[in-house]
Amino acid sequence: MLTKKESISQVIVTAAQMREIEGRIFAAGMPVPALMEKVAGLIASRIQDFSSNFEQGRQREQVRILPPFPCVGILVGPGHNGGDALVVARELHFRGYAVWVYLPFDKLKELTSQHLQYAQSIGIPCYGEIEQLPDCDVLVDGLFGFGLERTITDPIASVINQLNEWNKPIISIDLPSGLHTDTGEVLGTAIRATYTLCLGLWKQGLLQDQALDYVGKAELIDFDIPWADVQAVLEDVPKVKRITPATALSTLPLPRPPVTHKYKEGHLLLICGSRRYAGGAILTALGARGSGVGMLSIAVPESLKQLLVSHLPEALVIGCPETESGAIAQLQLPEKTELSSFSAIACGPGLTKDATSIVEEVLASDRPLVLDADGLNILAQLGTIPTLQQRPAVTVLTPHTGEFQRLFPDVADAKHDRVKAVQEAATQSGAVVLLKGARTAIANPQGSVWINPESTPALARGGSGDVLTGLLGGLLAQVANKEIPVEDIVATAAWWHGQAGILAASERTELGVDAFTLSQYLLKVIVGRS
Ligand SMILES: NC(=O)C1=CN([C@@H]2O[C@H](COP(=O)(O)OP(=O)(O)OC[C@H]3O[C@@H](n4cnc5c(N)ncnc54)[C@H](O)[C@@H]3O)[C@@H](O)[C@H]2O)[C@H](O)CC1
Ligand SMILES: [K+]
Repeated sequence: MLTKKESISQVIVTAAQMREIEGRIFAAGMPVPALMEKVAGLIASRIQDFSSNFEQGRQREQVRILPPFPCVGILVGPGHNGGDALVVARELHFRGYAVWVYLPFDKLKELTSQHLQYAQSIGIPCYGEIEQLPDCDVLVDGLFGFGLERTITDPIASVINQLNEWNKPIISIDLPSGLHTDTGEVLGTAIRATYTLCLGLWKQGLLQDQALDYVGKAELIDFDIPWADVQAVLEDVPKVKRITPATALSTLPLPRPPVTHKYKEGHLLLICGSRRYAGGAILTALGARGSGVGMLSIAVPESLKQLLVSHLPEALVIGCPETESGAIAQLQLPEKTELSSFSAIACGPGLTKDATSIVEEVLASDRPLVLDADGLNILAQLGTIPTLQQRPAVTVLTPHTGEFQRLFPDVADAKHDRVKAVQEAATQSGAVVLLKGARTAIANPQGSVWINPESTPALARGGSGDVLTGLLGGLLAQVANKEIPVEDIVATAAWWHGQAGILAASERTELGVDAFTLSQYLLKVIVGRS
């Protein structure tokens, strides 16, 4: 059972859903000004933490140092994001900070206007021109929150660009002003935040790849939204959720039952590699080894067999007849073994496009199937995505953006809104689709989505996807007979892979995470945590 805090940290909402949830709180009797006061008080306290934590953080994260009582410039917009910012200004003022307000709008919402009046009455200086703002140590961005609906134009657009050029730490309230709350698109221009303090529930746009250059380090400010209101609003819609350590760890096949045997702990068949791409087969197999799968069989072209055996002595390596180009020509399984003997199949890395008949064969099998890399390219070429619906077992597709576009040319541009794109692809194909990226997104055919909220650019490296395919195949094989939704297992694999990259990068820098090293960090992620 997840605690309420954990459940809240999983939820991802759109602007419309947040407004509806907020509406229920107000309708139940919470006064709007009281909620703003509560939320902004929490933001002010967090900013106060930062002025000491920035210093500690310097060795750890190389963040810019702030003095204990920094001079704070507060950017105030016309709506309630601006209202929050004015309450923050007032609170910091009373806590001894030097505070200046920049407010470039004449027309303000009523509550925001009242807070402005009071801020001025207690002597907080307010300016309408950015040039009037004194040299501050940090800026707090309360220009726009989830109410931004249209493109930002001049003069505000130029001001935002100018503020970004100042290169000062910026703390954005709720989301960096200028980002679309749902898609994370930049509407004209946007604040490049150092920190984003997201209010109440995670906004979907903050977890979209295109927003990441603007979001900085993001954290949730929990202001005690009643769980019943969240459930009431999200009940009937496909859920978009953040993968958290608690959910990922809870789906791991641990602890094992005391009495078991290797086949009970999953038998994975990997089909991968070619003479040209031998390394891909090794890396996929190392990913599978990292999953802890009970039994691993690896089908490769005959000429790769000895290589694979020397790297993975525990695996059963099946050497298959090969084409002239060195691709697998035919799956030659050991006697009395059929594809249906395996708990799951993972197929694709390093195959080359000459292995078309192999992909057709595994698609025709009745086993849970992961298709990646050339497996996906062949599937796109075959044009048989519609037949995935008829497979008696689950199919998991793991494309990066390029493969995604080849597979699903009719689906709305994956660069514009990755969440919507992955949802459409899964619904259209009947497969579970994992769209790789900085924020990998996984959808099931019913439209539910998991997003992996943490990753590292260290993983942008040849072979790291192969490790994921093996890991995922191994997990799938282990839970094949358990009642765990497949998309949950796929999410766990994405999280585990991402965490291994983060851990490896923290010890070896982002340049030190080659795919082999990555596979060696998988175990370290879960030791002591599960
Ligand atoms: N979620 C909650 O429960 C709470 C949210 N709070 C804060 O309120 C904002 C949302 O406030 P809202 O007033 O609805 O919207 P904004 O502040 O984002 O701004 C809307 C404001 O801006 C005008 N506008 C929109 N687009 C543009 C544009 N391109 N150029 C100029 N002006 C534009 C629009 O007309 C409106 O007037 C949320 O993010 C939180 O920060 C509460 O304080 C606490 C509870
Ligand atoms: K903001």
